[in-house]
Amino acid sequence: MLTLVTEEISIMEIIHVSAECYPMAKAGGLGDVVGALPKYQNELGHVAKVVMPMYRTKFLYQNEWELVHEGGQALGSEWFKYSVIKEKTNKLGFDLYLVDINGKLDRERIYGYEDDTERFIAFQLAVCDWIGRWQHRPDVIHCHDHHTGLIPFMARHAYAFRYQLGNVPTVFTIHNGEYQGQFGWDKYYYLPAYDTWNWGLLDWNDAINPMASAIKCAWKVTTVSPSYMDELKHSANGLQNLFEYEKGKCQGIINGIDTEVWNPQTDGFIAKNYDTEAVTPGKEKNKKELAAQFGLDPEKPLITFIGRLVGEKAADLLPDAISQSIYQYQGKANFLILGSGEPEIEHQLDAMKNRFKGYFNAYIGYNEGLSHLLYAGSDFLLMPSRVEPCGLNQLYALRYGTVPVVRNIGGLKDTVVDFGDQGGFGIKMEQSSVGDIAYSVGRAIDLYSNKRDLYAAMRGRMMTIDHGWDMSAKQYLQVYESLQPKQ
Ligand SMILES: Nc1ncnc2c1ncn2[C@@H]1O[C@H](COP(=O)(O)OP(=O)(O)O[C@H]2O[C@H](CO)[C@@H](O)[C@H](O)[C@H]2O)[C@@H](O)[C@H]1O
Repeated sequence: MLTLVTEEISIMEIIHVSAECYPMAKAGGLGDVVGALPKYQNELGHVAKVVMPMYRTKFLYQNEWELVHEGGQALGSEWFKYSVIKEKTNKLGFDLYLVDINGKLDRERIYGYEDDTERFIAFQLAVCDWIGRWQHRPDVIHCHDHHTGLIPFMARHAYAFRYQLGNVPTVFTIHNGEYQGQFGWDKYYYLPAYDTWNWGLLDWNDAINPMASAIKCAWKVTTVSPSYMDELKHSANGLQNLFEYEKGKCQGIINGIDTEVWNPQTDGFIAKNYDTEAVTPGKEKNKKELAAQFGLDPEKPLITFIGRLVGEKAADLLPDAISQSIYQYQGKANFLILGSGEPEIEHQLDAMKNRFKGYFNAYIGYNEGLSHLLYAGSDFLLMPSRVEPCGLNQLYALRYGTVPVVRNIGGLKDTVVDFGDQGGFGIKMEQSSVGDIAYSVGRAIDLYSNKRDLYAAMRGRMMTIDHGWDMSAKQYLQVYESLQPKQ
């Protein structure tokens, strides 16, 4: 055990296990969180590290690595070799370890392959084997989302790991309960041997469900906002009863944002840097840049959407809601979308580009730099999500002086106050519906065109709200501390 007891704090060693970590690999908010939280935990005096798969991304080739371990594991009847490499310079503010497994993890993309189940089981086997061979034990293994959801079970119950890892506390954080990684029992042989009477710890509805297993087996379960934690007891893609049953070990901790990466004063991706004093000219310049790139009118309010084009984000409602808003408000606002996802939604948005030339445009794809420019150059950011565990976009929007237009749900409920309420700074809608979105667009246009003073005051206020990681990083540390053996 590496725990060193100083006068004030007992230093903990935390190993985060995740499929994503910015800037090595990011598909969404999970990458942002795992790329930031460990840095802040280190700043608080602890030793936080990240281990993730070695995809073939730009970051891999642009940095220097050293080999720290080589090993092997059985995945069913297949024996695979793995190696673990570590980034040499600690440039991210934490040690980043990558697990390489030839034929499984050596791919360009993170997800979306037919053999994702096998890929991530192999990754989890390698991680357990590697950590189990350390000279000491970490104080916590912190797993993120279903790709790492079998680790709490494996650590405690697999013959191969339980003697080394059975007493190491595991924390499981749910960034998105919709995706659970379930697969059929016909693939049971990929898992390491365990006492078969424990099969129920893997099962949910006659399938092996990594997310359900993690909720059952992790020592503590967290999700990324208190409201989402409550909602999961009623709506969790089939796991509601499990959340109700396990509520005693569940806790909601709101995400923070990396204020070094997301800072309009220093952001290298945007056309002009600005602070609260220079917000109006700063945002105008960034909006002009966007308007020029996308053929829009910089005089009109710019309403944008950034994110995965999936039902959970209510992206399927965007084509109708935007068309209706353009007609209903006689083209008084411009719309811009950055996202990728379901082909049908991508296709519809693409088709709208010509129909609403000068009023609407879309960039279908993933573009990190452009997302920063959108946060900086937009006046409003739309998030009509059906489900939103925390949401980071609205927090970035606030920091860049962009008014969030959000559904009153999950983390959006916890972080945005409607401008109609005392001290408010956003626009909230109750339902994910075309009507609610169009109505909220109307409120946004009215605020922008007729309530300029209020709009300016809101902007100043929201940019100074502290959504940094300090508070939340401390809450996670309290969780870990509560799991340590009593001295
Ligand atoms: N096409 C694109 N181009 C560039 N950047 C893009 C992009 N599409 C998305 N992004 C970026 O990806 C991130 C999305 O983060 P969110 O937290 O809003 O959603 P996500 O659903 O991925 O995360 C899940 O996990 C996070 C983290 O816990 C929770 O906040 C959230 O509610 C939950 O659904 C932001 O940084 C955004 O800018």
